[in-house]
Amino acid sequence: MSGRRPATTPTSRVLAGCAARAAGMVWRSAPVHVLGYLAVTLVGAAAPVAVAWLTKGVLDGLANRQTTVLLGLAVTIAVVTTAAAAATQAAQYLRAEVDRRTAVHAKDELFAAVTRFTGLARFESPAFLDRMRLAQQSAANPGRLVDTATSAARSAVTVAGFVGSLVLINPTFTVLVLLSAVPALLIELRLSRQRVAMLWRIGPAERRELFFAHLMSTADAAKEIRLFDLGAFLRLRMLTELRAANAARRRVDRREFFVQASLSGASVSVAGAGLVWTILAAGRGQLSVGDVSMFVAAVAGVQAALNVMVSAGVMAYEQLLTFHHHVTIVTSGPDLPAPRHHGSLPELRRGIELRDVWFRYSDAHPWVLRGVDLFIPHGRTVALVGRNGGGKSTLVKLLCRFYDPTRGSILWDGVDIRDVAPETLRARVGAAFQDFVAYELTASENIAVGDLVAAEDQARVERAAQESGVHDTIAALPHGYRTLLSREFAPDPEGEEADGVLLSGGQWQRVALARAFLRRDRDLMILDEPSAGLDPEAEYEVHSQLATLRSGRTSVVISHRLGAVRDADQIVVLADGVVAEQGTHAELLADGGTYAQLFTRQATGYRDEVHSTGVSR
Ligand SMILES: Nc1ncnc2c1ncn2[C@@H]1O[C@H](COP(=O)(O)OP(=O)(O)OP(=O)(O)O)[C@@H](O)[C@H]1O
Repeated sequence: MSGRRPATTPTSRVLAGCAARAAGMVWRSAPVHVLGYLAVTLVGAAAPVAVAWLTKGVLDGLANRQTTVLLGLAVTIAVVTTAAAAATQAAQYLRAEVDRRTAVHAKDELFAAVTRFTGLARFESPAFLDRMRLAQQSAANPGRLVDTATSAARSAVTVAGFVGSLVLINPTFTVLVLLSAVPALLIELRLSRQRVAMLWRIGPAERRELFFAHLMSTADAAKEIRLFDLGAFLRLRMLTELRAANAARRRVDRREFFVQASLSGASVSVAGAGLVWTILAAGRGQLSVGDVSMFVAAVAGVQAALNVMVSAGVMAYEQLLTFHHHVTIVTSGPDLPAPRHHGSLPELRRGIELRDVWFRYSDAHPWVLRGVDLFIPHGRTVALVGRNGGGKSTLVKLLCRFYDPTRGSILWDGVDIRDVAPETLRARVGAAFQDFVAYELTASENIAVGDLVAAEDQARVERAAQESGVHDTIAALPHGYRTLLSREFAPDPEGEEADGVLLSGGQWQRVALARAFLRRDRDLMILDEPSAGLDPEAEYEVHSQLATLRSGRTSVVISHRLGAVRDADQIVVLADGVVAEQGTHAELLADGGTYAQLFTRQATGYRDEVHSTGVSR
């Protein structure tokens, strides 16, 4: 799956594959309901034909004064009509149930595929995100396809039933009515392709509209929107996107309106011509009253059923075109090249080596790393420092294999990390990221996500919370560890839990650190700005805890607070995509390079402050 936006329509072979996949999914999800639905649909399809024949019998019976058969025919009409009505209700329920069960299956399949993507690049591709949105919208399509196919089959039964009657009355006219459906089908299929292409084109505008709507309706951006008075600006941006999408929809709708009005006109003309012929034939005594009634019912029935068949064909085509996005995602290959052999990764003994690592996020992006050579020795702490945008976070993302180096390699005790499955590598890594996630889950779960297996033991969760200094905060929450850390979702109103709670930035940071403490036994610990949001006292405490956590373990720490990493075994300055300086704190200070400059500037800032406020005296 490339990052570009391919606009080509899938071939009929590909669509046939999608149809087979959809059928398989429906059958696996709700076999009994599908069979029931088909049965009641058949009853519904046969009913109009049966009623038309019975009505002809009644009219002919009346005309020929055969009153004895009339009662039986009337009762049969009542029974058939009642059965048809019951079948309609049952079909509605069964269809909804097929949709629901299949949608669960489709969503499961889609998100299983998405969570199998081991890298990050796809999630940064607008084309993938557009495809993902359409794939999610198509979750109910396999179920709907059954509905569409059965409504086509049901109409086919109706057509077959009426065609038999029509042929007896006027064979030429029958052929004319049937042929008139062919151009209609071709024209509608073309319109349908245009509609799906339009939906793909407006995908970016629709996602932007959703983005602006989301910004204005959630707590995350509420502060800035109010303080900067951004409401009107964002509303305008949202409406601009909505209007652009609407304009594209309108163009297609108008085209459809004109085409469909012309098709309806053509079909009315055909029916009108038939009616004139019937009336003339009846006047000449060639047709009975019952024949006229049958002819009128049959023409209307065939035309209506053909219309339904054409619409069903078009709808199925459209549903398959959208479902194709689902199939593309679930059948796409791995986003990172699969390892050549699925070996286990040995426990780290010597260290991790970055050998001439070059990296850029895509061919269109500038180089972030330009030949980094670095050795992270086992059991040591390496601190990455440098100016904003220097590539520190990028480097640790490569260590976790969220991306592969564009050139060069990363070796874990000599094993290229591309040669092992990403999950094997990641099982050996613990991390607290700068942009950690605040899950709308309970406090306990928010720590447990660091290691769901270890967290089955609640004592371990609480120990991790103690080590990161957030235990007392959590214990004081209305429901302790079971408190929901969210104001967006209400806990079960019937349950015992009260409102969710919001934590402060620093408290959240400690929760994120607790996740890392839960993974304490991993070979490599990555800490990206672990103390950025902490108050000085907390920072001191957390750093002492981290020092304990790291002791004897291999760790990579990123921090702009140089005082916090001065004890690291190695300090590495990244600048312009390369290792510009490397050494201990004392060595780098003595060198008088970038590190010395940055450190002295920070230290001077603090010292000046202390002197000017007279704290030191
Ligand atoms: N997902 C991405 N796609 C494209 N470019 C990116 C992506 N992430 C980062 N970059 C770019 O890569 C460069 C390095 O970013 P990175 O986050 O690694 O720097 P950093 O040294 O960690 O910065 P900071 O100190 O500000 O956290 C930046 O120019 C940034 O714009």
